[in-house]
Amino acid sequence: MIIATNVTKRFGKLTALDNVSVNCNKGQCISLTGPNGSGKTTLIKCLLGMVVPDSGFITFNQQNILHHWQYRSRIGYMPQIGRYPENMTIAQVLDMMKDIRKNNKSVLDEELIQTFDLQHIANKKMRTLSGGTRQKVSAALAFLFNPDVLILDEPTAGLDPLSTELLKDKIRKEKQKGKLILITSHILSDLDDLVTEVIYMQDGQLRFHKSLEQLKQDTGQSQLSRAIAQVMKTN
Ligand SMILES: Nc1ncnc2c1ncn2[C@@H]1O[C@H](COP(=O)(O)OP(=O)(O)OP(=O)(O)O)[C@@H](O)[C@H]1O
Repeated sequence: MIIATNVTKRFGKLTALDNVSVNCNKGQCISLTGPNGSGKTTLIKCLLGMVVPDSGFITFNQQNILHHWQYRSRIGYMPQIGRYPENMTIAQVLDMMKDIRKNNKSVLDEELIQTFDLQHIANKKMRTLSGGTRQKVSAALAFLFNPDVLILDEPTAGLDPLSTELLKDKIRKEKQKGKLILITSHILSDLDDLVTEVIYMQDGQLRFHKSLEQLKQDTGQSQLSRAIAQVMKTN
């Protein structure tokens, strides 16, 4: 579905992505993990077309994404920090996004708006929201247009335990529909019962892409967080 081939991205002298190749397919829920500064967000931004690689290429359903922006409407993106017009209310932000995407024929998925009860605070201005509520708006927007692919950057950061479980239930449901889900998170305990695959990055390089089961076998650990901690210790 999304294939990156030999992607390299430099920022000045720093090589943020060093010849990275990954293959992500329908129905997978992938944890993109690695130490701070290892290139995870840069890779996500390349997949979204927000950062253009210096070399290598990325395809979405066999089509090179360069200069073909249509594929973006098939991806729901939840950024690490959602930035919105601060004087707008939640309702206005949701309406604005629906208006921008009105040519998108997909049926709206407003489940998370209801699950997080955003209707009751729809008249609150974005600048007045708590960090967790802002996360809920970002999550609701990522799922709103019923995309085939969800890219979620630290989705549970700032969410209370109940909201975390509700978001995980929603992710699980969409995965079961055959969607591709890519999650970067340092809160790996949140992902244990969710992910099927793990991509591990270090120093801009892809160190491995394997199934969660394989990773557990290789490390002798039964939890994702412990398995990754072990990988980080030995690298
Ligand atoms: N626009 C930019 N200009 C210069 N350097 C950048 C830019 N974006 C990222 N970098 C650098 O590229 C490297 C990889 O950054 P990236 O944000 O992809 O890491 P990450 O794995 O997502 O980190 P974290 O876990 O802390 O979120 C870092 O050294 C970062 O400082």
